[in-house]
Amino acid sequence: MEKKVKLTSKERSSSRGLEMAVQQLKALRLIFENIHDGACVTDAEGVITHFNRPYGRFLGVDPQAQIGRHITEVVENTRMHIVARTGKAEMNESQSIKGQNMLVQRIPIKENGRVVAVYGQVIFKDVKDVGKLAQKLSELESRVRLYQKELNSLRSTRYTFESIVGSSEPMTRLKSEALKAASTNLAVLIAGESGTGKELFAQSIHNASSRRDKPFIRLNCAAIPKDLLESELFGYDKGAFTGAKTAGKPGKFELAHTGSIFLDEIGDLPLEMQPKLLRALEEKEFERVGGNRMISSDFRLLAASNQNLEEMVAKGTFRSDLYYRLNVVPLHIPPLRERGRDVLLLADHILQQIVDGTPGREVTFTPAAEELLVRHNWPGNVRELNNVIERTLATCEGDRITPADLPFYLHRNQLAVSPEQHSLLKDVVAKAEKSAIVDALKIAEYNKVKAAEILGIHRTLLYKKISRYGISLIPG
Ligand SMILES: Nc1ncnc2c1ncn2[C@@H]1O[C@H](COP(=O)(O)OP(=O)(O)OP(=O)(O)O)[C@@H](O)[C@H]1O
Repeated sequence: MEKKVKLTSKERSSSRGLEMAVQQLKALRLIFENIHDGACVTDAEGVITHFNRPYGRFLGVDPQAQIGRHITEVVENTRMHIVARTGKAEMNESQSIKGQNMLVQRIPIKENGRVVAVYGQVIFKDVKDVGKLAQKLSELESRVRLYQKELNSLRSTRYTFESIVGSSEPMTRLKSEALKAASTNLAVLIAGESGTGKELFAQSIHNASSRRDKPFIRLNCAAIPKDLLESELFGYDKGAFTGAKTAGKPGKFELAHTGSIFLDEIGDLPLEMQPKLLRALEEKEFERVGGNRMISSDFRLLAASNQNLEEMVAKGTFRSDLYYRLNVVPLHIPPLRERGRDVLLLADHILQQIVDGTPGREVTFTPAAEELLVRHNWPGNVRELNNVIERTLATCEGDRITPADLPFYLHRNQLAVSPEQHSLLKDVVAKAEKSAIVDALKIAEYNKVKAAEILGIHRTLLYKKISRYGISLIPG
């Protein structure tokens, strides 16, 4: 029979102490093995005394087999043995191990002021996270690139020189001048009546230039309220004014960086804005509204106007210095009535565009209808022609468009002047224009937005013309 050993109280307490020490040692070992990071301990000479499994896994070595080896034989670029000598901890240092930059801590363990061991920890987790972050970042970067590309294509343009229909002499000459301008970085000023294709030319120049893959930013100076124009052009910083978005907003010049900016209806730019614009054009630098840093932007300037800027300069309503800055390459787009049979080319082109997609439908104009189109004075130019054909097709059932299918006002507003009567041209045009506006207003039941649509002109231009001709808005 086994005899029970009776322990004295002193023996009992030291056995409990031993048990606790064993438990603590076990816990320490578990912690050491289970921390995610690589950890090792060396003695004061740099000889490995502990080496955990994660570190072994990372280095591809058996952790137990490393014990007893010098740290320099196991870990490249190590400084554990140096820390053992200096006694100075090295925290959050970077160390290249297996081609990766790891974050390491080297902590000297001292007893009575003497280094007895060095604890080293290599942080993989963070490095892994950094790796993941780097991967995420590059994914995000490629997504940003994609969005940027899509944004550019949305912002940018549909038209190229191939889209410009016209083989009349003035149009052929103009296209070749514009093509030449596209190969330079010079400012272009496109003049022409409303609807003549100024934006079409601006887009085509951009698309034929070396900036074609970059943004094409458009701003209609007439469509933006005066007090918002500056922030539209130059952007604003947070808190610039009540209602400003907290984050601020880039302006058109900033968005046009590396691309082109198209300032449409530049003649409507308020006089007080003109020096600011001139400065931005000269210096290619500006400040956002409410901002305090200069922003530089590499943009190419394209501007357009349906007003006679030279006359405006003479009257003092447009600054001459700005005019010369804009007018480096002047392009003048002739009105449709001066393009002869281009009207028919355009009419056919528009017709095909609309009919295209309606299987089996082939529509043509009768010679009499063609004659009417050629003889009309087209105050709204190509945009008006577009609208006329759209409206005609919507109501015409057959495949032949006859004069009867064309809007009534086309029969009345015919340009009956010979080249010799050139001095009278202005008057005739004005008369015809006024009458076309009156007719359009009647058709639109005095709705100005609709009337502008019928005429193919912007409503701001219609308002101006209504007031210029003193047209009554009361049905008579
Ligand atoms: N030569 C052309 N060939 C084909 N389409 C044209 C031509 N000229 C103009 N257009 C078309 O006519 C419409 C008006 O052109 P655009 O907007 O470029 O004129 P605009 O002179 O800029 O007008 P606005 O002065 O009112 O701003 C557009 O739909 C454009 O595609």
